[in-house]
Amino acid sequence: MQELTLPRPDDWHLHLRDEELLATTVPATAKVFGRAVIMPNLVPPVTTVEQALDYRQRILAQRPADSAFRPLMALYLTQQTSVDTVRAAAENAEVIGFKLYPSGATTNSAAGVTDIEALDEVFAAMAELQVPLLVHGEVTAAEIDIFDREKVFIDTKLRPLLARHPKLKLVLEHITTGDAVDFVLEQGSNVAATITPQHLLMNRNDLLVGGIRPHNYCLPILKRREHQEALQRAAVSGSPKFFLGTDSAPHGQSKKEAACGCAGCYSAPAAIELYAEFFERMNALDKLADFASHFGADFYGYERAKEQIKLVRSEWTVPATVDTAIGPMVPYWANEALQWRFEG
Ligand SMILES: NC(=O)N[C@@H](CC(=O)O)C(=O)O
Ligand SMILES: [Zn+2]
Ligand SMILES: [Zn+2]
Repeated sequence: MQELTLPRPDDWHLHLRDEELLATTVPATAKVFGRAVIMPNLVPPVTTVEQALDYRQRILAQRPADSAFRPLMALYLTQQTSVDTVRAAAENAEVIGFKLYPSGATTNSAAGVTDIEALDEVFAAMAELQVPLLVHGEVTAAEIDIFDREKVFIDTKLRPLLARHPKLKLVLEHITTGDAVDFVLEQGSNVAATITPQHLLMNRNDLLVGGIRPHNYCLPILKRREHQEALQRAAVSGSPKFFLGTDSAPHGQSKKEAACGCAGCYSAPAAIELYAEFFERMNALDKLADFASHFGADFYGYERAKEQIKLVRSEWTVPATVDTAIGPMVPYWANEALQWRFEG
């Protein structure tokens, strides 16, 4: 196969950041993707519908003239989020749902949730109004090993949450373990997961063998090979519970290549090509359209894309850096080859 067409894909987990960086990040995603869920972990976080609509305008201001890219705004859940805010979110078509960050779990999560159980009224309203809850699924307790934090979160937080609110529409974001795959498969059709390119293409050896590779460092951290293989099987399985969410998360080069480097892989410059690379390696290119373009829209209740995009088989190398208004950034997969190239 030399050409691959698929319905215009959507990115169900994306960080664009704010201000001058939007001039780089918005066109990079809008070029390829039709819609994206915009993560609210700005400083300060996007906690209200009004803030989300302002942020949405700043994003749209950077959208290329010929693009119909639609940002779908997620609100940042805090300990103070009210049922009224859930109702306001339910009524606004540009707001897709709430993002739960356990406080301290990841980049800009300080304002996140410290006591999940105390928010039960809010989760009840989300379940009733079918407002999705998007979850960064890791515990933060110091005594829990970083490689176990997703599994412990599932067992001690998510299972009880869904037992209390069985109708809650929930997406476990950027899953990294076989435990997460099993959990999602055990639940009803109201529970799904996104999978990033780095968790499909890499395992923790790619982070740590032969030297520390800060550009492969993201949270939840890459896991052992067996977990990578479980994610790989899930992504190509044809199950509608698993769909594309890049978690593209730009940080300046100097913030990544540092004594205490930031977590996040900036994958947007090669996102669809990275997924195509993975599906081809799995001999499953025929499953890419469902994963990238159908299952997420179906889960969230949006129309499937009508337009097509085209990829051509033509090897290229991801650039070493991308220049931005806040300095150079090293994209994920920098200096490495990819077999498919986005053509339009
Ligand atoms: N994934 C990451 O490692 N980082 C994300 C936050 C997140 O999605 O957890 C970021 O905002 O940089
Ligand atoms: Zn996260
Ligand atoms: Zn993220």
